Parts: sequence; structure tokens; C-alpha cells
Amino acid sequence: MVQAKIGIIGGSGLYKMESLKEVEEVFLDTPFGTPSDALIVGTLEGTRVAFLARHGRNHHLMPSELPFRANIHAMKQLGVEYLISASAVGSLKEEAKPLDMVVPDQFIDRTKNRISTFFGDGIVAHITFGDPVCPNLAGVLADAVASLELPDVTLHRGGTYVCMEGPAFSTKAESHLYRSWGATIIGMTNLPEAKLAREAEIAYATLALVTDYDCWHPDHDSVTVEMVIGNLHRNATNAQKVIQETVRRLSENPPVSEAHSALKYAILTQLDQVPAAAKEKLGLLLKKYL
Ligand SMILES: CSC[C@H]1O[C@H](OP(=O)(O)O)[C@H](O)[C@@H]1O
Ligand SMILES: Nc1ncnc2[nH]cnc12
Repeated sequence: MVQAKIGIIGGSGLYKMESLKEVEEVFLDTPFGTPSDALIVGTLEGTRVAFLARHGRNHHLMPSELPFRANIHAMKQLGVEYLISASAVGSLKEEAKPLDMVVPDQFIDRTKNRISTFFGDGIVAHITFGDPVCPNLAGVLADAVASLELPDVTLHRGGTYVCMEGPAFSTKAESHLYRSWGATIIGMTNLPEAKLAREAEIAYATLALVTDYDCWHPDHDSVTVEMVIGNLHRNATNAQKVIQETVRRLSENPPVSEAHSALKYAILTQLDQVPAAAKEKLGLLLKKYL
């Protein structure tokens, strides 16, 4: 079986990693359906990594349609221990301007229609999620951004990502509300991924690429897809440089992560009482504990 220790999920505008070498397309099935697309396993900085286009290579899946569980399960099947998400976001703060990069450390859940757990059907687990991204992985990611000194890009270490349902962008009232909560950026995808990655004991961190000022800013037009994609194309080269540098640093010095043992004290159901079907479905996540 193909293996990769580092996974990358590319969001809007980042459908391919140009610098991957010795590439294999891996079509995986999971007990939670099929992932958004084939996983592209290739070599970056001498390390095997797995890349997945979150919305599919042709961007055919809406945020509410994303097979989050299949995507994370597929990464787990490949042996991924560190998962980097690259995502387009709107800015809720003046100082985070389009083309800036944010490495958030918090999320607020405004989704309505997502399945954000692998558990249920006879087995109950409650993961610790106070720190929803792995601080050590986020640190490596932010240090990689800082080391590149990208022109016109300011790095923001930390910040709160509001995850909304979409697909419509926010109303002005919502955008002002999120600002009043102190949130930094807004997107539609990263929170279910962060939860599922934690349940799968994969360290997760987000490289958020600011594309717009959402709709709250009096001096900027309300967000449009054209605006998002235009800026993300400008960002895509930078994002790939950051990911490459992050992979180099991770391969040289893989950080410890509490995420790697997230299920140790999370499962409430007595494992000998778990129905066989649930055991089978969750086998990959539970095998350490069975
Ligand atoms: C195309 S704008 C809205 C879209 O972009 C972001 O996607 P991703 O997080 O995958 O980069 C946002 O979350 C929305 O899904
Ligand atoms: N303003 C915005 N709201 C939600 N998701 C986004 N993705 C990029 N910009 C966004």
C-alpha cells in the first residue's frame, strides 16, 4: 500500500501541487464513502506526501457536499500523521488584508449541515478540542511562512476562523456579528476537517490565504467568487512555496503532537461492548486500542 506521512488538502484555487515528483494517483474507498477525488501521492523535498483537492480537481463539490469523513479516512489509510489545509478565507479584520496569510489557532462553528464525527452507531467518543489545531504543527507552518519573506504578504500567527455553512457568502449583519466576536477570518470548510482529523489522531493545521474583506468593509466591494479566485491565483504560487518549506521542516524535525493520542481518553463505550459492525467500520481508527 502507498504510504505518506504528510497530507495536504488544497482548497479553492489550489487544485494541484506543481512541484510533486514521482506522482501516483490513488483512488481509495472508505467506510464513509469516496473522497473528493483521487489522492495524489508524490515526492516533495525527498518525502512522500499525499495531496487532495478538497472540492475535486474541477471544483464540483460545494462545502456542504464535501465528503469530509472519507477525505480524512483516506489520509489515515495512507498513514498520514500531519495534515496541512490550504484554504481561501475572507478577512474580518482590517489588518488581515487580501494576499496575507493567517495560521489560525481557533474556530467558531457556524455550520448546520455537516457530519463532523466518525463515531455513533454504538460507540461514543468525545475528543478534547480546546485547541482545535495542533500548536506544534501550526508553529512549523507559521515559521515556514516567516522564513520565506514573501513580498507583500504579512503573516498573522493565531486568529479565529469562523466556519459558516454557505454556499452563499454572509450578510453584512452576520459579518459585523462575527467581527464583534473578535473573529479574524471566515471560510466554509476547515472546522469539520479539524474535528475529524483529531478523531483520526492526525495533527492538523491551516494555512489560510486571505482573498477578500467579506462584506463588512466600507471601502471594499462585497466578496465575489471572481475576487476570491483572482487573489487565490496570485496566492497559489506562494502557498505552494510555503507548503514545500513546511514539508522540508516537518521531514527534518517531525514535532510531537497531542493529536497523535487524541482517542486515548476519549472513548466512553466499553470496547468489548462495541457492536461488531461499528468495530469493523472504525477499525482503522481504533486498532491501537482494541
Ligand atoms: C470560492 S469562495 C468560497 C469557498 O472558498 C473556500 O474554500 P476552501 O476552504 O476549500 O479554500 C471557502 O471555504 C468556500 O468553500
Ligand atoms: N468571505 C468569505 N466567506 C466565506 N468563505 C470565503 N472564502 C473566501 N472568502 C470567503
